[in-house]
Amino acid sequence: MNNSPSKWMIKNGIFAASHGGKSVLYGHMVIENDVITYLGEEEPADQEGMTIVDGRHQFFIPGLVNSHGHAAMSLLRGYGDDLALQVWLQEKMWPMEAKFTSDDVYTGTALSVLEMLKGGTTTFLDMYDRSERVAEVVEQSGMRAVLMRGVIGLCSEEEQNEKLNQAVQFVRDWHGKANGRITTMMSPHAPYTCPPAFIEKFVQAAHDLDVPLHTHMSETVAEVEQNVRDYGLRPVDHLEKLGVFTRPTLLAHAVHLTDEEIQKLAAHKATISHNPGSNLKLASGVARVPDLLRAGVVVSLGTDGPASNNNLDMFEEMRLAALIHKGVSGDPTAVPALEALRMGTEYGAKSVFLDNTGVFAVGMKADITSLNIDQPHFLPFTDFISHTVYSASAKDVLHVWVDGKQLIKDGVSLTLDEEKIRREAQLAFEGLLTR
Ligand SMILES: CSC[C@H]1O[C@@H](n2cnc3c(O)ncnc32)[C@H](O)[C@@H]1O
Ligand SMILES: [Zn+2]
Repeated sequence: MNNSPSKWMIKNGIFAASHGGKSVLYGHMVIENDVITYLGEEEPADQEGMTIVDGRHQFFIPGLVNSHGHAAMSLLRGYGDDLALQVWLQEKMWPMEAKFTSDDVYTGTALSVLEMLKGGTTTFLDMYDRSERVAEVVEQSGMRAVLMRGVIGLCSEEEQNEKLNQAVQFVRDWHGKANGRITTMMSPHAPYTCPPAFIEKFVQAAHDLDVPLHTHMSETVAEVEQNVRDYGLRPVDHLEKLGVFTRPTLLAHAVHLTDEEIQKLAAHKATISHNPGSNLKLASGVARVPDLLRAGVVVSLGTDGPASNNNLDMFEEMRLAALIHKGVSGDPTAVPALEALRMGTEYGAKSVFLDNTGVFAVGMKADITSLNIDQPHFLPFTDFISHTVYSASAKDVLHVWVDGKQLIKDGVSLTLDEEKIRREAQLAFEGLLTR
């Protein structure tokens, strides 16, 4: 990554930003080094050394935040479709993941980071094994990320402790690295893969390291029923009993919740990564997003891994979030377009406990995605928030900046070698088949 100081002015753009009661602003943005220093209608004077971007024909949104995923699983895209979660995990994913080398994790993650950046995502959360290789890709690409060594505890106590130590060491080694673009969490994979005493160790470690917790929870009916059978409690009460909510906690999925559980999550200020595409594909169900939002829970959007989605297009997740909750509730206002965009940006940042990205405002990190609106599906120029959620896709992304550095220019990556990544990903998959 080139870390030289920089100044940018985006002139004559249309920006997604609350302004005088409107949700868009026609104007100009100045970026100095890693932060936004001006956003307004009045055009500032050019300054020496400033790079000027002609913002006409573009709609600028805060960079998208993908709040839950497993990037390296891009190597398993299309391998094991049309299966329910437990069959998919146990019969398809876990046997293949057991063969992953550290280089496979690097290659699969690079493929996903490339896809995410080209699709306008500027921050992603990743739960995976060998997370130091994930961090390497993040450092090289310039992307922002919330990383963790995800741990499955279905093994001996000795192995559990070894994995826990790796997770702790990862936080110690990487929290705040890459110019602050990397933050970390502690992550037991799920209540059905981590015994209670093991989860308690994660809670203690998260306290000691002062980082949040992240886990899968209540993704399927079967797993909730199993939790009740094994521990006599539904997952929210179970995790509460283990002390999980004494830390800031992000829960992936949270599809099957009772009214009481929703109130409890709101009281604990737990946040939720809603993964509509993955939940639909694995037939897991539809999360109670309108009820969660009404209760004051921060709900963001995630793709989950590329093998259960099967892409990393956050525009698709925003659109799905806006559409499916209308469909199941019969209420066309269940998740309006602006709320879906906020779930993909502002709430995304909040849900992963970042307070410096997700909205356009002076002092915030310059994480910016521009859309080429000179295309048929953006006309007429009625409502750009609506067009972003209901009409746009990753293919419309023109430029992307993260931390004030341009990473995508005219749809092309400036930091990653796309051809090499594509070639190596195919070879890595073929290698997995022969091992
Ligand atoms: C311990 S690394 C992460 C682990 O999570 C698995 N995974 C991928 N998608 C899901 C999902 O939707 N629910 C639960 N677990 C999932 C992945 O295969 C990795 O082993
Ligand atoms: Zn997941």
